[in-house]
Amino acid sequence: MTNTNYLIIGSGVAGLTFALRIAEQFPNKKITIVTKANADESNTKYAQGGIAIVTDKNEDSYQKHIEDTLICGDGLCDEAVVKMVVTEGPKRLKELIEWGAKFDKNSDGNLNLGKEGGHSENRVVHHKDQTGHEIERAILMQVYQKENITVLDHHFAADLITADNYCLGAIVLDESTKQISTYLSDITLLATGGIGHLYGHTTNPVIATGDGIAMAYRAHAKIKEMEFIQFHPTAFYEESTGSKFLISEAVRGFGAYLRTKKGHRFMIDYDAREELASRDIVSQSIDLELKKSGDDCVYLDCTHLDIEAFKKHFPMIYNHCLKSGIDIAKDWIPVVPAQHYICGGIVVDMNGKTSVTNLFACGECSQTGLHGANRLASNSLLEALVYSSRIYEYLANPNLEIKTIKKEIQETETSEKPEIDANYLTKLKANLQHLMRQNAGIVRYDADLIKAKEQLLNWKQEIEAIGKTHQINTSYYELLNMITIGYLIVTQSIERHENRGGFVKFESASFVKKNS
Ligand SMILES: Cc1cc2nc3c(=O)[nH]c(=O)nc-3n(C[C@H](O)[C@H](O)[C@H](O)COP(=O)(O)OP(=O)(O)OC[C@H]3O[C@@H](n4cnc5c(N)ncnc54)[C@H](O)[C@@H]3O)c2cc1C
Ligand SMILES: O=C([O-])CC(=O)C(=O)O
Repeated sequence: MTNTNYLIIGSGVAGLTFALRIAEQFPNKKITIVTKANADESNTKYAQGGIAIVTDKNEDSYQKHIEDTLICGDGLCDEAVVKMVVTEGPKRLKELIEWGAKFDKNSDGNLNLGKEGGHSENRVVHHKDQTGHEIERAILMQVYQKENITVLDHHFAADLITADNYCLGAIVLDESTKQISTYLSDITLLATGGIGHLYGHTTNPVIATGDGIAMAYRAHAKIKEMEFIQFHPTAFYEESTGSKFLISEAVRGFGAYLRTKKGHRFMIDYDAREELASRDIVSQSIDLELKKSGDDCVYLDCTHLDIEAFKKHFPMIYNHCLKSGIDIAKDWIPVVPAQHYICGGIVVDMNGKTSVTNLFACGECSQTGLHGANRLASNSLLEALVYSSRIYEYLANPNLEIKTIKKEIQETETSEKPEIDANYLTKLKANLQHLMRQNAGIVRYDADLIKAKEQLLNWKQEIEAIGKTHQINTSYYELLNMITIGYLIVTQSIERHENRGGFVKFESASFVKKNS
C-alpha cells in the first residue's frame, strides 16, 4: 500500500502541468504520477497544429476567440467557461515558455500564428507541426527535476477507490511485476485523455482507451455529452485500422484545397468558409461526398502552395507524405475523416471538481462546457493548460480544508486464476471497433444505435463474467473500459433528439433538424 498526497493518473499536458504546479507550491507534499506507457506517450505528444491563444490584440481579440468557440460549439458551450479559458490563455502560454517550450517566430521576433478551421483570425501558436511533442518534452523535463514528484511509468490505474462518494485513491497494476497495489491519496486527478481506439480508425495513439471516463463512471461520477465525438476531417488515408497519421488542419489554414478524386473543390458547395469551415462541417461534407462517389478518400491539394515555406512549417507532414510516395509539390494527399477527440466526459466545475469528493479531472477526459457540440480546433491543449492550473489554484488556497474519510482497505491479493485468452480479447476488440464505426460514426441512425446498445450490454456482461474467473490484466481492463465508453456514447446518442455540431442522427422516420 502506498500513501501519497496527490495521485495523478496520466502524464499528458493536463496531468504534468498540474503535477509541476502543485510540486512547486508544496515542496513537502508527495506527488505520484501513474501512467500506463512511457511517460511521454499521450495524445499530447502527437498534437500538431498548436494552441489557440490570443497573443496579438491589434489583429485579434478575446471577443473574437470567444465567438469562434461559441459558433463551433453550436449553442451548447458554457459561455462563462469559454470566457474564462480564452482570457487565461496568455498566462498559461507565458508559463510554458518559462518552462522551456519553444514556439515558432517570424523574422521580427513575434510569434508566427497559424490558422485552422472555425478561427476568424490567425491565432494558433505552434512549434512547426510538432507542437505537442515540444510541450510534452518541456514540461516532462521540469517534472523530472522535482524531488517531490515520483513518475511511475508502465503503471496502469485499474479502478478508483471510493467510499460514501469520496475518492480515496486508486488500484494500480505495475506492468513489469504484474503486482496490483493500492494507492491512497488525499486528492486524485484523472488526466487520462481520449477514447480513440474504441473506433479503430483514429488519430489517437493506442493509449487512448477511455480508462479515466470509465473508472469515473464506475465510481458514479457524472458523465455527459459522450455523443459528441469529433472526427478530424483529414487523417492520412490508409486501408489498415489503427492509429492514423494526422494531416493538421493548419495545412488547410496554409491554403490547401480539398478535392474529390475528379478534382472538384467540394467545400465551396457546403460552406462560405470553404476549407476553413469548422471541422464538424468539413468531416460531414467529406462523408457525404464519399457516400455519393463510392470513393475511399478525398484529397488535399497543396500543389499551388509555396513548397519551401510548407516544408519549414510542416516538416513532419512533408516527410510522412514523401515516405508514403506522395510528393506534395505534384501529388494530392489522400485523406479521410477519423475519430480524433471526445468533447464530452467527466463533468467538472470551473475548478476541475467532479461530482465525487476529492476527485478532480482535466484535459480530454473531462467535460468543462468549453467545447459544446463541437470543439474549436486547437482549443484542447488550451483547455488542458487552463484547467490543470485552475485545479492547482483551487487546492493551493491556504483557507481550503481538504476533508477525507477513513476506510479499512485490504491490499488486493495477486490471484492464482488462469490467464485470459489474448486471442479472445483481440477478437472482441476488433468486433467492438467495427460496431462503433458502423453504428456510431459521423452519421448515426437510431435503429443502429439501439442494436449497438444491446450488443454492448451483452459484451459487458460477458467480459465481466470472464473477469471473475480469470487473472485480469491491462488488456482486459482496456477492453472493459472501451465497452463501457461505447455504451455511454450509444445511450447518450439515443437520448439526443436533434442534429447539433458534430452530432448527426436520423431518427426512425424523419431527420430532426437543429432547433426544430
Ligand atoms: C494527432 C493529434 C493531433 C492533435 N493536435 C492538436 C492540436 O494541434 N491542438 C490541440 O489543442 N489539440 C490537439 N489534439 C488534441 C490534444 O492533443 C489532446 O486532446 C490533449 O493533448 C489531451 O491531453 P490530456 O493530458 O488530457 O491527455 P493525453 O495527452 O492523452 O494524456 C493521457 C495520459 O493518461 C495516461 N493514461 C490513460 N489511461 C491510463 C490508465 N488507466 N492508467 C495510467 N495512465 C493512463 C496515458 O498514458 C497518457 O499519459 C490532437 C490530438 C491528436 C491525437
Ligand atoms: O489539426 C490540427 O492540427 C489541430 C488539431 O488536431 C486539434 O485541434 O485537435
